[in-house]
Amino acid sequence: MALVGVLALQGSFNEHIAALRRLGVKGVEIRKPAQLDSVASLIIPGGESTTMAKLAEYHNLFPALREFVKMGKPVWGTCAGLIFLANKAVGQKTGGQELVGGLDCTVHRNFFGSQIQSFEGELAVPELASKEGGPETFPGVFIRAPAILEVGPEVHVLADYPVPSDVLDSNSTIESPEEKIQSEKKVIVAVRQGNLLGTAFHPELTADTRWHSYFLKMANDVAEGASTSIIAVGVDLGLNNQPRNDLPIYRSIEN
Ligand SMILES: NC(=O)CC[C@H](N)C(=O)O
Repeated sequence: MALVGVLALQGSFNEHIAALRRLGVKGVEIRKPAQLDSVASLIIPGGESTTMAKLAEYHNLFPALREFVKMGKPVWGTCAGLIFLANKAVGQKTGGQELVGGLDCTVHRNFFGSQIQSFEGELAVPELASKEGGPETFPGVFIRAPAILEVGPEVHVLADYPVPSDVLDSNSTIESPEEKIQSEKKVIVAVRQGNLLGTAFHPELTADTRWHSYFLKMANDVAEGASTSIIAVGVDLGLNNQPRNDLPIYRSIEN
């Protein structure tokens, strides 16, 4: 059975591993380039992208991560992980940071503001609901969250979100491409481009495992081509599984 890697340098990698476990799938912690050879797909978690990039650089992970993406292996970036996957990031710290790239989009690193402007919002998720069942909305946990400002033609938008008014006000002096976004008053918060998935929020901090099962199915489709399966036989990826809350969950869908 093919394994799912979770980049474990910093941030919410344990929570992703716990979410995978609730679906009956083992997540493998990845800290070194050679470990990527043992996994068929990868989750890059949220955290702090500058710190994560420094650690990735220290461990010489960037070339191997880029190769992993280039080989067409499924990769899902959440929050800081989304920033890693983007071809371009704005609002970076002085000197910028290295990116893995591959996802044809521009992200704003802290679009929704500082840590205290973190929030929860219900997202309309038509594609997720049609593939995974369950409610038409998903509880988005946005922690000092990025947003996607522009996407290329190959990128499929899976969710957007209205820009909160305080964010609109505080961004009022910045030029394009934000200006364009302000007139639309919505930003993109979830995308898919081939085998790359990006979410600006943190699904691993909720009890709703549909983004994880969506990603596992993406990974499984690729693995099937290579005649190896990620999903354990008999494991149902639907919402019927009772979540095992073996790590604290920020917010459960039941309450
Ligand atoms: N929760 C998160 O991953 C926040 C990401 C943060 N905006 C960064 O630049 O890294």
